[in-house]
Amino acid sequence: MAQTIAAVSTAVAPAGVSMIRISGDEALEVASRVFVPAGKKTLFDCKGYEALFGTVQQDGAVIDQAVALVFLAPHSYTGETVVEISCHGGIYVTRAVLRAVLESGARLAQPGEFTKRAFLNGKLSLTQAEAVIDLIEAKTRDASKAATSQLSGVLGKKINSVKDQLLKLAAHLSAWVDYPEDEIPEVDESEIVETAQTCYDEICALLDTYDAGRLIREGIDTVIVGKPNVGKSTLMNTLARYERSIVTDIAGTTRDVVEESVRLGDLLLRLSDTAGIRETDDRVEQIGVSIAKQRLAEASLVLAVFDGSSDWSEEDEELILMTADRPTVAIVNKNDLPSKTNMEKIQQSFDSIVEISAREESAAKSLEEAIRKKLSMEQIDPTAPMLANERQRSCAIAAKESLAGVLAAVRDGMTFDAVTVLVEEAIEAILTLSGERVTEAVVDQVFSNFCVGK
Ligand SMILES: Nc1nc2c(c(=O)[nH]1)N(C=O)[C@@H](CNc1ccc(C(=O)N[C@@H](CCC(=O)O)C(=O)O)cc1)CN2
Ligand SMILES: Nc1nc2c(ncn2[C@@H]2O[C@H](COP(=O)(O)OP(=O)(O)OP(=O)(O)O)[C@@H](O)[C@H]2O)c(=O)[nH]1
Ligand SMILES: [Mg+2]
Repeated sequence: MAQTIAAVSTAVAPAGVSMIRISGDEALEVASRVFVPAGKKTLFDCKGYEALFGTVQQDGAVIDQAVALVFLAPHSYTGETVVEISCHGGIYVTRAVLRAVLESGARLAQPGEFTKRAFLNGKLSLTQAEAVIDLIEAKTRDASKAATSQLSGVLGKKINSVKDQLLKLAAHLSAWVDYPEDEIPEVDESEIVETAQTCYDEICALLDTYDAGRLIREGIDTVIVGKPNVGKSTLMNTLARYERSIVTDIAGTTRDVVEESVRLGDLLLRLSDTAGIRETDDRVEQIGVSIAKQRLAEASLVLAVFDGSSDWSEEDEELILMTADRPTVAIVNKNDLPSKTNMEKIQQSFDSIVEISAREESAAKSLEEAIRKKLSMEQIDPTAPMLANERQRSCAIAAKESLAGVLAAVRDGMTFDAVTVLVEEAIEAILTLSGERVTEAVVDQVFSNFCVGK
């Protein structure tokens, strides 16, 4: 019998209402020890999804007015009997209600334990549970769309279709290998190759979604680079909507990397403002410049800033060389001043150019469009099946490798015995991906990423 657990399931912060969730076989008993209904009806009299008004009391003293909502097993989020007590949203009141519940026989839930029980009770698949984490953490519309789609099971369906094809093939293979004298139609090579190739292609397509998914979920790792004084920090501040970086007219103002997550429309950028790149004798600045170069080499997106109002320089020339093989949007800044820079040179060197004044808010809009185009964001469909994390990705890679092995084995004329082993290996990887065959350690790992109360 699973112990009855409880936790605050809303954010603990001053708010209108907070909710304490109690789940387990004894949820009604535990809740009834602290919740006193205003009318005659008790929690035990409630049908599922029925709520009662009353007070939360401890040792005869009223802590708060509250609403208790009853879910009867198996019809709840966790699949167990659940009582949700909604109280006033003060931090003190919420904690006091939780304490009363814990003193009445429930144990404090571990992070993710409600969702873990939902998984163990078959309410959610592992990939759906992982989608719940992503949904909670989603900061943009696309990130939340992507998580909602995975929660509705689009990834699970895709995985199942691959699994079913492989199971069918494996069954046919092993029947034929085990009972060669029976009337089982011979497995022909083209059937193996066809199935393995289709599954291989589908897994590859899924793996290709991983980077797009990361851009949506985690935001785009973006570095602002350029020679000193072009307005990098000014751009950072405009995008962050506050004075994040120090701005002066002295070249060499920024030395350390200044980081901030900013939302540009529906894009999430993890921005790094860096030291202006130039030759310098200042040791501190030298370090800043070398970190800027390193960030430039690693970032998913480079914003290369030029000062449109100053003469073309050696450093601008170098920036073109440094960004040549990087995904770059060129920014010609200070377009409120007369243009002096070498626009032709910039146009020859970059396929994505925006002219802005970093001091003006309108800069954000033009930049958003350019970035969307540069990273082909329009082509990302957040509702398509997508791999959502490293765990899923490494399972998909294992499946892909086994399938490549199947194809190679057939090509090299190996026995069907050997091929069968490889097909089964691929199935194993797929079952691990879907969560149908995972170790307890993996399950614990997945759910430990959750917050308390989920
Ligand atoms: N008050 C409240 N709101 C919430 C949640 C919650 O736990 N409590 N959820 C927490 O994330 C989400 C909703 N998740 C839920 C998932 C399943 C069931 C449920 O009762 N399932 C039944 C009935 C299904 C049906 O009728 O189709 C079942 O699975 O048998 C309830 C909430 C968002 N809103
Ligand atoms: N007229 C005008 N001035 C700007 C614009 N953007 C920045 N500036 C000015 O240019 C100077 C340098 O701006 P910063 O943002 O500090 O430049 P930076 O590229 O971060 O410089 P370093 O940190 O030294 O590398 C400041 O005086 C800004 O006010 C702009 O769009 N128009
Ligand atoms: Mg700066």
